Amino acid sequence: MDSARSQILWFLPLLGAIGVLLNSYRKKRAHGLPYPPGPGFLHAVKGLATVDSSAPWLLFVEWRKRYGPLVYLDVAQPMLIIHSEIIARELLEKRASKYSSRPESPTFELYGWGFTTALLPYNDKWRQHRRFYQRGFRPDVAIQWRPFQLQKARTLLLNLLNSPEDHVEHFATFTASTIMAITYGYTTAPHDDPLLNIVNRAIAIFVKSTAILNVIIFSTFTFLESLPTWLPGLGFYREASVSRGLSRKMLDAPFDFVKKSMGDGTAQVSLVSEFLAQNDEGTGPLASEETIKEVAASGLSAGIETTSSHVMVFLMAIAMHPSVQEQAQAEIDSVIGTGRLPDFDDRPSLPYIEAVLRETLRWQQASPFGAPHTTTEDDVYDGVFIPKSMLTTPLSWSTYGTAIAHDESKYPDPHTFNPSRFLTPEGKLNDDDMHVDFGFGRRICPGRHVAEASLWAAIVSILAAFNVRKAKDEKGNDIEITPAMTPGQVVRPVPFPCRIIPRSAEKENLVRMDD
Ligand code: HEM
Repeated sequence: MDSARSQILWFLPLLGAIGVLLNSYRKKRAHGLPYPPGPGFLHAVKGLATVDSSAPWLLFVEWRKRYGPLVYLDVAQPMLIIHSEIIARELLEKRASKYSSRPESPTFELYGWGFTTALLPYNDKWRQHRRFYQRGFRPDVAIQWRPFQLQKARTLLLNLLNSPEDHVEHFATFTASTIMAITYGYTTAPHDDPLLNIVNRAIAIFVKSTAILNVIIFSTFTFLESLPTWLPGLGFYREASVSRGLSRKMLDAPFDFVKKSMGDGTAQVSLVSEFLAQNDEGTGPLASEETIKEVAASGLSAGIETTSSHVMVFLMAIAMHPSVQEQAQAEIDSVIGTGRLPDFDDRPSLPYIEAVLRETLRWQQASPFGAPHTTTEDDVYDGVFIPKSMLTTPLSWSTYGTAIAHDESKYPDPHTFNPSRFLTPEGKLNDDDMHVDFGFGRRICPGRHVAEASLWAAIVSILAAFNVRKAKDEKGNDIEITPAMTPGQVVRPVPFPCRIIPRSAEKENLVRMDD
């Protein structure tokens, strides 16, 4: 983000000239209809150049207050920020045939990530990827991954019992080991796993390279690519070469593990082993090995950070709200008793736990900017002109309660963690399943059923076995937690101190017995 900012500052005068030219060109193309309201070019560039990188969405929220729920931003690559669920559904879902592509930034190829589903334009390759997810992750098929999810959740409990202070690492291990098991049938080592190290390093560079400002800047000012790398601000090319090597390894190494284990008869059932078997038997859609590698690595990279971020959000929420914890534990104890740990068969009988899961998805998002879609045709909405190739992004989070998941009219007192907002007065779940957290229309997250099940397994297991409390200072007073998220495109809670204590000796035994 900082390097993106230094680049934009350096090129500011040039951008000004280009922007003025492009603006006047576009105005002539608007067929007499106005563009949606928004800041002018120079105002927008100045805003982006000086944005608070720890909370860049605050700038968009400021613009929303001034311009309304659809904000048009014209920094050469036109962008529409959607602050309303109704408008997001109208455009991204009902008019999905026009709004389902992605920005085609040279940054992605440059960093070796051009293969990944989330960044593919709306084309045949993307459709092929989505068919594979449909085969592996649709609700009736995703059930087969539950034993992995439950097993990893139980390992998480044991890790929390043994070293509660390392909970951030344990949550990362939980999500990564679950997805590695589902995708490749691979069991990760407790520490320093060689395959996971490759994946984590590749993702870390990728997340940095696709920060929203980088995407806007490099997809707009493509000439930046052809400038010499010794110019100030262009050192990112060296990083790009490292990234390309890592992403290639991420595609090949876990896939080779599956092929080898299939060859010697030790393979576990997994997404990749099933796709390869279907290829051999001719029972599934035939795909090249490269496509299977791409689908597998795309799911992995999209699912690890987002899921573990939400487990951290859950922990932060219950550490701050003991009454939520008590109500959730009372439900678990009354439904399943205290002599065993919960499993997926209990899920339909635990509505309050389901409400805690939904509130966790709503309260703080892993991806407050959502993921940008681009238009493939001109469109007109509510009297304004929306041109082809416009970047549209549904903003899901804001401090002022104006964005989608914090819309005060739908979620009163939106910054309070209150699972009961998802329950009817009779204690039944209402029909708001918080799927907005997983995006919209044809690009909606294909891993959402897997993600929800992993989160459910972690949440219910932690609540059944542990009390989570605020940490104490040296005088024995509670250390208050102020919710804060890290900067970036995929965000997570800033680490906070807390205590994770077994609820009883009986619970501790249950966790150890499961080992
Ligand atoms: C709590 C966890 C997760 C959250 C909050 C989340 C959220 C999202 C969001 C917001 C999008 C963009 C949707 C759009 O463009 O409208 C997305 C896309 C995607 N997600 Fe997830 N996700 C999660 C977990 C997962 C998991 C576990 C997987 C796979 C195992 C996965 C795979 C993907 C893929 C492949 C895409 C790209 C879809 C496309 O562009 O067509 N995600 N996710």
